[in-house]
Amino acid sequence: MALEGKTAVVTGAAMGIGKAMTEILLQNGAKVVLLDVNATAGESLKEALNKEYGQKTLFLNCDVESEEQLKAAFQKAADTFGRIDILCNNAGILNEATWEKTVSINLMGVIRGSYLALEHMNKMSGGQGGVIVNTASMAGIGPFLSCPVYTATKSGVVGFTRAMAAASVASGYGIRFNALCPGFVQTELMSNIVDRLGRFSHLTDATHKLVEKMGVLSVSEVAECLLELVTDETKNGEALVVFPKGKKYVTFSSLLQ
Ligand SMILES: NC(=O)c1ccc[n+]([C@@H]2O[C@H](COP(=O)([O-])OP(=O)(O)OC[C@H]3O[C@@H](n4cnc5c(N)ncnc54)[C@H](O)[C@@H]3O)[C@@H](O)[C@H]2O)c1
Ligand SMILES: CCCCC[C@H](O)CC\C=C/C=C/C=C/[C@@H](O)[C@@H](O)CCCC(=O)O
Repeated sequence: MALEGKTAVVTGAAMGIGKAMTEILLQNGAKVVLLDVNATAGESLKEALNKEYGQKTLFLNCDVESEEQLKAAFQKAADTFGRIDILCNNAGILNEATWEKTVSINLMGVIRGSYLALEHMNKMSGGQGGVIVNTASMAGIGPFLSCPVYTATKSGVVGFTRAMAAASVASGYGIRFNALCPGFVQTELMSNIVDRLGRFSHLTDATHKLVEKMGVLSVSEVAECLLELVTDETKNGEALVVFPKGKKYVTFSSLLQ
């Protein structure tokens, strides 16, 4: 998929991985609507990006926990730029103490965002198709010992993405669904981890050892993988793992063999 003339919506776009995703989409010709709960960071990023790329971005203060706010944001995106072609469901938190909120943002936010975006993108109801990339995590593929709820949300995101990819093909939606599964990435989410492990704070040292063993990615390495999942029309229902040693499409075994 060529990005020139396309419109993307990125959740959790004000900082970290979402910010890098926004930048790479703009660099490749897309217009980008940034959604985030951090209005200060979002507005100032929008100002900076519009100076660099022209009036190609819009920031909307939007919480992915709110159906109403998300619905209004997609409508505003479509009204402003005429179409929605790409959705990056990226907003996420890691907090084992406030675990219900972790489920609400990381898993329910992805489902909510996908279903609302379908109203604009689905070829069966007047949309032009496109691609939805959900930010999962390496924890969505293998267990992250100190973060069982985070692991559960990311496994859920991988499962939801793969099932939606199959549903989309069978239903003629014209939308590809892929999951991006990074290892550890240098962002705000990684800081103060000790305060965020809740009942597993005794596993802080083990967490740090795992980080040391696996290494840490930059946000731009992750954004390059997003670009691949967006532009490569052959990718649907994929989970792309990226870690400092390289990237790999996950092979899932079939129960029917
Ligand atoms: N940092 C890592 O090591 C890592 C690794 C793999 C996957 N991830 C995933 O990548 C995604 C982005 O994480 P990050 O590391 O860039 O984190 P980050 O904390 O740097 O950025 C997250 C952004 O999401 C926004 N956000 C949080 N809650 C929101 C909500 N309810 N609605 C809208 N926006 C909200 C924040 O304001 C922030 O701008 C998350 O889904 C995370 O789970 C992160
Ligand atoms: C502390 C920051 C938290 C960031 C959360 C991110 O989503 C990153 C999660 C990254 C990795 C999770 C890894 C889980 C790996 C397991 O499957 C583990 O068994 C891998 C062991 C690797 C090894 O021992 O060689």
